[in-house]
Amino acid sequence: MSETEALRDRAAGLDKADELGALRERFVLDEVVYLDGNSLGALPASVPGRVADVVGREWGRLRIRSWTESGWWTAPERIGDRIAPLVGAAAGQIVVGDSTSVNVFKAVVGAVRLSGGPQAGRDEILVDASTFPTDGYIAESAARMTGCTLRPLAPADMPGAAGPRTAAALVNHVDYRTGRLHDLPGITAAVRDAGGLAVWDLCHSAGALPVGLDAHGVDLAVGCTYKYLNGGPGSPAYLYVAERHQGAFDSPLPGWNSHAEPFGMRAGYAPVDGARRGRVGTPDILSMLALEEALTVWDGVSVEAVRAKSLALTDFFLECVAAHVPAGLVASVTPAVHAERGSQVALRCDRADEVMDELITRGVVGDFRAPDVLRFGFTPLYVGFAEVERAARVLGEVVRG
Ligand SMILES: Cc1ncc(COP(=O)(O)O)c(C=O)c1O
Ligand SMILES: Nc1c(O)cccc1C(=O)C[C@H](N)C(=O)O
Repeated sequence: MSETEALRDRAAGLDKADELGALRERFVLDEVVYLDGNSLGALPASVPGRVADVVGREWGRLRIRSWTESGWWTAPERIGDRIAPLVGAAAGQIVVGDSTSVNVFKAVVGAVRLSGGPQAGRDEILVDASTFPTDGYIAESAARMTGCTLRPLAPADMPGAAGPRTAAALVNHVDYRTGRLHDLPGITAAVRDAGGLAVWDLCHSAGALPVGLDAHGVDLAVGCTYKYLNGGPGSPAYLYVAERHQGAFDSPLPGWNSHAEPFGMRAGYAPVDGARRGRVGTPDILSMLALEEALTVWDGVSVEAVRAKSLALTDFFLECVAAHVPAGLVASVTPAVHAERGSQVALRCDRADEVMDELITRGVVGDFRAPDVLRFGFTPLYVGFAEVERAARVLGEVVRG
């Protein structure tokens, strides 16, 4: 049996034994190998019907009554509670709405205020030096607005750097480019021991691996819902404020939706208690309810099983790449160690942009990240092992030219 046949055989066996394999039916997919769910998750099959109902009946016929009768007004916290178990949070701490960027702003400014800020000698915000750009841009602006300075650092250096001047640390749980999983428990504990607050961006981990927000004492967190949570293009993000901070959380965007009595229409602001304090203005109902429906694909699914399959998929991909791609043509920048790997594999490659274009033409969809990275995301809810083998085989054909 050739090496390729042996890998195909292994893939077939792994697919057969896959306890999550049947979940693929819950999505709209085709023969394309879709390895870009870490940028835009696939469409859950029940979403179009739900969106049609929201538009046709709730908006079309019930109109304004839907704010109460269809549960529109309470959707941000209701859907937050639906996301909570996926990131290890008890109910009442997550609110859905706005973009990740806006929630990074709320979380970082909120964290500096909770720390006491420059008046208490806490005038530094640590930021992950390889952060997704929007987090860095927003943190820089938040630092200027709060009288802090921004200190970019490798996440691994944060525990040693956190000290009496640390107001907050903003860290990506999984690096968007390399797929490296950072040490959330260790960094959170070190920042908190130093008296600062740990703010995590979960965009590339929520829905792919256990996060354990409550168990690890995270202070604040944000994340998007259009990747592994499959909420759809531009679906609203979320904000986690640990219960112990909610009473003192002072949002820098105190819109009327976070007022204790929003329909009192008062001139003075009085914040509501709980997760709702993270709300700003009118929620984006169509996207939000599409997300709520998308989250039903998680019914009966454990995040631990998802993590186990994710590691098996990425391990198998690396093995297939080693077999199918001639040595030296690609190099993985994703950690080999499981404890340091998210749910993607990033391969450095010459002319990576052209290689990715050709892969897409041949039915294998990943993405290119400048300057030289081929990125492949593995969503355990719908990616199978035979697809992984095919992706690596096609990659080998493309890079051989
Ligand atoms: C780590 C991370 N943070 C933030 C964002 C984006 O933020 P927004 O949802 O505001 O576009 C992304 C992806 O787009 C991301 O990967
Ligand atoms: N949010 C995106 C968008 O609006 C357009 C294209 C891509 C995205 C992404 O999510 C990119 C993604 N966060 C990344 O890790 O590169």
